[in-house]
Amino acid sequence: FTPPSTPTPPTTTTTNTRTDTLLLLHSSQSGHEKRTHRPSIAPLSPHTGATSSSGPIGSSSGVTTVHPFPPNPRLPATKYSEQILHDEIHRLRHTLNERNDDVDTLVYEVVRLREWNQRAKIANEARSNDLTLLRKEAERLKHEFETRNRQNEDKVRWLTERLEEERRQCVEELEKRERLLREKDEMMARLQQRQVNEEDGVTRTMTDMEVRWKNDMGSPSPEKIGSGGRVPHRQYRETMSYDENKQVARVGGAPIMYRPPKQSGMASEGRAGFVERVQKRAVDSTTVLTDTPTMETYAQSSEIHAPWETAGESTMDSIVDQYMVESQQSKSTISTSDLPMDTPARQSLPSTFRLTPIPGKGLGIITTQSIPAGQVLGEYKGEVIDASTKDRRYLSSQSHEQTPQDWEWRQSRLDRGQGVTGTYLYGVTQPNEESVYVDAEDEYNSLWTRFINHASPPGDNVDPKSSCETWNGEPRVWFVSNRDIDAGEEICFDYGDDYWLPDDNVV
Ligand SMILES: C[S@@+](CC[C@H](N)C(=O)[O-])C[C@H]1O[C@@H](n2cnc3c(N)ncnc32)[C@H](O)[C@@H]1O
Repeated sequence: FTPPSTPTPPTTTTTNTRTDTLLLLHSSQSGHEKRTHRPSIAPLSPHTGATSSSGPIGSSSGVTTVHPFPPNPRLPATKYSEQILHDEIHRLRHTLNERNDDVDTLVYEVVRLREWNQRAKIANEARSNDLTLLRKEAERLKHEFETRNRQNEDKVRWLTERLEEERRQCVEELEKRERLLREKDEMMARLQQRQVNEEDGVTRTMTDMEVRWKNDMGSPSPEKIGSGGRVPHRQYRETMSYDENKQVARVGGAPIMYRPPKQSGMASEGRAGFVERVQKRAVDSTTVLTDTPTMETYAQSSEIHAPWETAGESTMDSIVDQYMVESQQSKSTISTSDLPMDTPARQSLPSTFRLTPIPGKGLGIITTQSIPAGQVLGEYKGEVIDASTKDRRYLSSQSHEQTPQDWEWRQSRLDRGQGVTGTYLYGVTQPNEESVYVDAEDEYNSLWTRFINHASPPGDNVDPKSSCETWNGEPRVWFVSNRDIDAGEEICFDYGDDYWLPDDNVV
């Protein structure tokens, strides 16, 4: 008889793995408890056959009953065999119990594994669902990201364009401001030119010409100024018709009568020459003086507005344009001296004076400040010409003597819209008894004093004074207040009787 070998516990690698797994499961559900419920197989008693309440007789765990050999001599052989059988049965029962235990354990573990598997499956499914959701979410986020990215790119492009536009506008604005600042500087320079002449006590312009004079000659003072001057001499007016009987020529309704020359030394052509001149006067004369200016707006236009003060609306150009339109609408004859050009003569006007239309006189000068007596207001300046030049230029009877230069001179006047009337001449007798004339008709070669009108005493408020001192051989003529002048008064001096013709409408 070969005793059965001790049952091998399920300790294969797989089993071990399972055991490891089971150990984990034991932690959550005790295998020991299960075992306690497992029905055990009780061993039979060797003698009575009753189940033994004690532990197993023989076991694979090494508690094998050792039978003495030779058997107990005191027992008969049958008894001995019976005893052995009992022991064997007992041992087998024990072994069976153990195997049952193992089977139970295995069953239990299988159940555990199934449960675990089930759970793992559920978890897997859940994870798979999660994964699907995550994938969808990732897809959504990716899509959203791409959309936003596109939107952002559009936004960045838009902002870049806006930025570029803003930058361009800023540059333009800066250039505009710089231009305005330049214009402002120019304007300031002009205004500075109109600063108060402290030395004379009267605000007036120091033009380049005056500065030149001042530097060369020193400032004029009433003491230095003599009284040998003569008022401007009217030489002739452009005429359109001549009334032989009345010996009156007419220009736009204004009569001009020939006056024989007086002892003043004024250039004269004589009656015959006058008649001849009037009859032959070319009708193509473009320069006609009218004493009734129609430009109501000129008062404003004579002021120079800085563009930054008037939002660019009242610049000299727009004023000129406006006035030209108004003049054309009124269909009136425009005197060239009424044109609101920004000429040096008009620019030289001091800020304390206004150049404005005076009824019946054309343009005139109004003071905005009171001026005490004895003050030098300004200088009468212009082209200084000798008597023969004056005659050639302004007397048509002398036209046969006119040189090409005289015609160029005349054309230049007309091209620049300047008059050729000869009504702005101021004669000065020099120490050698010869007369020279200051011709202030050309606004590009004169000062604001050319606009001073005539008033007979006591209506006049300034006297012309001329000095024998000369600068480069040229005379100096100044206006000095002969009484206190109120603000708002027109500045006038007495032209003298020689100036006017009998039918002149002297206001
Ligand atoms: C030296 S300019 C004076 C400025 C001129 N009013 C102008 O607008 O240019 C002289 C001319 O002005 C006008 N004038 C000056 N005083 C006047 C007066 N009291 N009455 C009428 N006309 C006058 C005459 O046409 C005269 O020939």
